[in-house]
Order: sequence, then C-alpha cells, then structure tokens
Amino acid sequence: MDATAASITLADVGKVYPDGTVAVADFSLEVRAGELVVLIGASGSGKSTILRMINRLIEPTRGEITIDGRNVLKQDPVQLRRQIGYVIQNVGLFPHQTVRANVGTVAKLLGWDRKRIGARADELLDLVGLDPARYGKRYPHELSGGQRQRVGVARALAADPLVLLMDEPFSAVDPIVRARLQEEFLRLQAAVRKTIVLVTHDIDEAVRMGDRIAVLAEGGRLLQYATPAELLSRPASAEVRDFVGADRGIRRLAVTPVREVMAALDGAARDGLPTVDAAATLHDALAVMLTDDAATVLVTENGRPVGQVTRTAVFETPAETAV
Ligand SMILES: Nc1ncnc2c1ncn2[C@@H]1O[C@H](COP(=O)(O)OP(=O)(O)OP(=O)(O)O)[C@@H](O)[C@H]1O
Repeated sequence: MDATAASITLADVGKVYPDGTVAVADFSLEVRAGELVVLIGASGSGKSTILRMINRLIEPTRGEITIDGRNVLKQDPVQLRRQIGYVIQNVGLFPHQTVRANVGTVAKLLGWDRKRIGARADELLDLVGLDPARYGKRYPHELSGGQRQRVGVARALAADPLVLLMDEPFSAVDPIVRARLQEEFLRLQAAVRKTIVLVTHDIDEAVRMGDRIAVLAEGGRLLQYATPAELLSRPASAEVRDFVGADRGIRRLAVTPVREVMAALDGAARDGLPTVDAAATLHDALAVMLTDDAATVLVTENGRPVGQVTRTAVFETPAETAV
C-alpha cells in the first residue's frame, strides 16, 4: 500500500457495557487522512471507549467504523490491530525485552526477517531522538519516563501503520518533559503525517496538538468539533466555554494567525514599526509589541508589508455563536 495515512469514519457508533452502562450513546466523527484529532471531555465521557472501538479492543454495540472506507468490524481484529499503532499512558513496554526488541514487536509479528526488523527499530529510535547504539540494548527500567514514552511511540510507528491511536500518551511524565515530548511529537508528525486520534483531559495539550478537537460530554455526546482557534474564539455552547476555561482568551492568541485579524495598511508612517511574518500568531505579535513598546506591528509576507495589527485588535474576540 502506498498511502501513509488513512481517513477514519465513525457513524452512529455506540457502546453499552454488559452491566448496562451506556458509555457511548450515538457518536459520529470524520477524521481526514493525515489529521491529528484530539478527543477531550470530562472523566467518564467515553473517550477511551471510542478510541478502543477503532482498533476493536472494545466491540461497538452499534454503528459502523471505517478506515479508508473499509469496515473495521468485518476485518480480523488481530490483523486490524497490526495496522494500527496504539500508545497508552504507561506505554506497556515488555519489561524483559530490550528497547530494540520492544520496538520490533509488531514487525516480528508481521514476519519480517531479523535484519529488516533491526534496521527498522534503529531507524525509529533515531526518529524519536534516542541513539540506538546507546539505548537499543537497554531494558525499559533503565530509561526515564520520557524515554520510555518515546520508545512507546517508536514501537507504535514501527510497522508503518496508517493510523495511530494515543490514549493520554504524555500524562505520566512531568509537565516540562511533557511539553518537550509534545513538541518532538509534532515535529515527528510533520514528517510522518499519520492519521492520529489522541485522547487527553488536558486542554492545553489539545490546543497545542490538535488539528481539530472533539469536545465530549457524558455518553460520548459530541459538544463541538472544531479547530483549536475556532473552539477558543467561538465555543458552540456555555458547556464548551466552561470546559475550555476562563483563560481561553490567552490560549486563543497562541493558535490564531495574525493573518486572520490584520487590517489593511493605513498610509500613515510605517517607518520604525516592528514587523511579524504573516504566518506568526497573535501571541507572537503581542510579544513583539511588548518588547518594542509599540501599539501597532506591520505584518509582512516575503519581507513586504501586507497589513497591520493593533494591540486592540489582538484582544478583540470575534462574535461568539449564540448560546
Ligand atoms: N468494562 C466496563 N464495564 C462497565 N462500564 C465501563 C467499562 N469500561 C468503562 N465503563 C464506563 O463507561 C464510561 C466511559 O468510560 P471511558 O473509560 O470510555 O471514559 P473516559 O472519557 O475515557 O474517562 P477518563 O477520562 O476518566 O479516562 C464510564 O462511565 C465508565 O465507568
């Protein structure tokens, strides 16, 4: 298969556990190929259940799930899982196997020869920033929490899956390591462009990582499915607004491009005004304004001024959807 990523569709999916708990009532979502979608919501809202239905660790009680148009419920679950990377909170590395063997697990199950498995494991360790010569022969207990998490990601990517499912992948490490792992992971994702569904309860992580964010309430009720910027500037309901938090205005700055709020150049003197690139965020523009004590910055594209942003415009919130 040439494709490196696949679209995922969940249509009217539900899960009632044998004890009668309706974990997910009726959930639908489309994830585009190569997109990183975050599922976020209160504890018990059904996030993990939804994630695990995609690789059939949990069998849905209703609805249809397709990956690139193929119904996952009609595929052999073991075969299916080998094409889907899965990363969980405490990684679940095999304690008695070396790092290299852990990373090669799925490739081995797929019947690759030893040389190819070894080469692939080293390539993946490199990719997640662990020197194979230094770490390949170690055992999981000889690594830090952050390093273990990287091995988990390398293992999930080893068989080049079309889809990656991640359940609170960064929550077991301290905030500083977490931020670094998130950043590294985004760089990795820019290179491999997998289709990723990531579960978190951390709104900052969702905003930083997600191309789109699905906000869930109890029973897998989908409150809003939107880009981070849209979610923060136009929460669809009071429930979503409460969930994304009081400091959403600040978060919005980090995900809104200056391009979205810039005004036309007004003929007045531009000499000496600080500049930001059109690809920069409002957060960047504000930082420049504060550093240079300026009320206006010029927005440039390929070095030429194309617009301007004022300090007032930075803090203007677009009209919210009525609630
Ligand atoms: N095996 C099970 N049997 C019965 N109920 C279950 C089972 N697993 C989960 N549940 C229930 O289903 C609901 C959804 O659980 P799920 O783990 O999907 O939520 P979550 O959003 O991932 O929660 P958290 O953020 O706390 O991890 C919860 O009410 C939970 O108690």
